[in-house]
Amino acid sequence: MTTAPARALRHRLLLAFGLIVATCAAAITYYAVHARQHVGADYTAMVADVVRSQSDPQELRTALMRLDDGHPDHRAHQEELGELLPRIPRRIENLRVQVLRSDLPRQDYAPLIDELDLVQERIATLQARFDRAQRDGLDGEEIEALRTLGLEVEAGLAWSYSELSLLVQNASAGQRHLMEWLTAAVFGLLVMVVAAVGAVMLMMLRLQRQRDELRHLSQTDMLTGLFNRRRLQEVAEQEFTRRQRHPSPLSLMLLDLDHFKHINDAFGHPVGDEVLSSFAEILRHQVRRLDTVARMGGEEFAVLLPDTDGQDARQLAERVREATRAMPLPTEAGDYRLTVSIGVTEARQGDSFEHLYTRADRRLYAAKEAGRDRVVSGDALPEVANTGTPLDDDELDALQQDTAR
Ligand SMILES: Nc1nc2c(ncn2[C@@H]2O[C@H](COP(=O)(O)OP(=O)(O)OP(=O)(O)O)[C@@H](O)[C@H]2O)c(=O)[nH]1
Repeated sequence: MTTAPARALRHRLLLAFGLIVATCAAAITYYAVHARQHVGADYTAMVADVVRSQSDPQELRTALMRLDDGHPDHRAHQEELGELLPRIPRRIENLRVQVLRSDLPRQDYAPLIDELDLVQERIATLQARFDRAQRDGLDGEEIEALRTLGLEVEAGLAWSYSELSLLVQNASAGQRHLMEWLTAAVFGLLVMVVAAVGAVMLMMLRLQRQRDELRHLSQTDMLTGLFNRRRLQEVAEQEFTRRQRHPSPLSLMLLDLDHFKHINDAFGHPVGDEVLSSFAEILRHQVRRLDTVARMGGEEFAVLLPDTDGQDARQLAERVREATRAMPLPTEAGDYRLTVSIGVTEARQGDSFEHLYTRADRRLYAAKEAGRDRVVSGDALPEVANTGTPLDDDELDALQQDTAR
């Protein structure tokens, strides 16, 4: 079953993921529709050519104005014009090709191309007339005619170049703007991705913490902080599996506080709780780190002792029994002495945890029957109430059956 925090987390993750995908999709669409063609365009060469060509109209005007058949340098001025005239159409052609190949919008440059076509026609006429005049003689009347034609060319050329310059500069500025926008978009996306990854990691950490807490709660006895029955069973099963590969002794101790009901009845339930916690402390204090201490319920406890044989387990049980007798009780309990009965057993060949537990439980029962405040184990058998006779396992079984009758 999914918990509410896990559901909320999943929603938030989906939302963050959706946001990133939507932003990426918008950026990619925008790029595909508008940006790609501009980003690829290189307007630098065109700007340089336009700037270079922009001097042509002025040079043409100057060359035309210098023509004067009475001037001593008339010949040189004609040659100057003769060199300039063929250069202008070449530059126009070069720019026209660049414009047509560019990614500039067609509707923006169409009037410009029309004007350049017109200019080229006029230049062709000017060139033809100039060639003819040079052949036939360039007198004042012919110079005037050339000037009139040339100034029309100059005006068309000046307008075309200035328009083209404006167009290319605008496109270049647009490209720059677009690049800035794309950079910001990429940066924004990166920030979002980093934020999303951070959020996911944070949420995963939180989930992990919640899982750990749940796991801890499911394994822990709330009153004493010891493990509970379920955890003891898990550890025991692991231990039995481990022993199949690496045989080693394993013992179990079951402990039950004597007449605990009396503590509750005489001093109240809260005092009973305090006593249970203090007893848990004694157990914690007496065992090793690899031992597992659990509260099985009520006033019954268990200690699983890996790498411990029955004799050592019994010694430990005796220490616990003595420490329990010496345990200071809450002041409300006055000088009442708490005692504990303990059943101890070591795992035998072919045992399961169930076998081990049942045997320890029987011994615990025997200890209770024998008068409480004692340890019953298989290898150091107790003397049953004043009989002076130690009990072996069979006798313990018989004792249990007797009392069951
Ligand atoms: N304060 C407190 N008492 C508990 C708790 N769990 C069980 N008990 C009490 O422990 C007592 C156990 O009583 P019995 O099962 O009769 O056992 P006993 O009085 O210890 O007698 P013997 O075990 O035969 O020596 C009952 O009074 C339960 O109410 C707990 O968490 N806190």
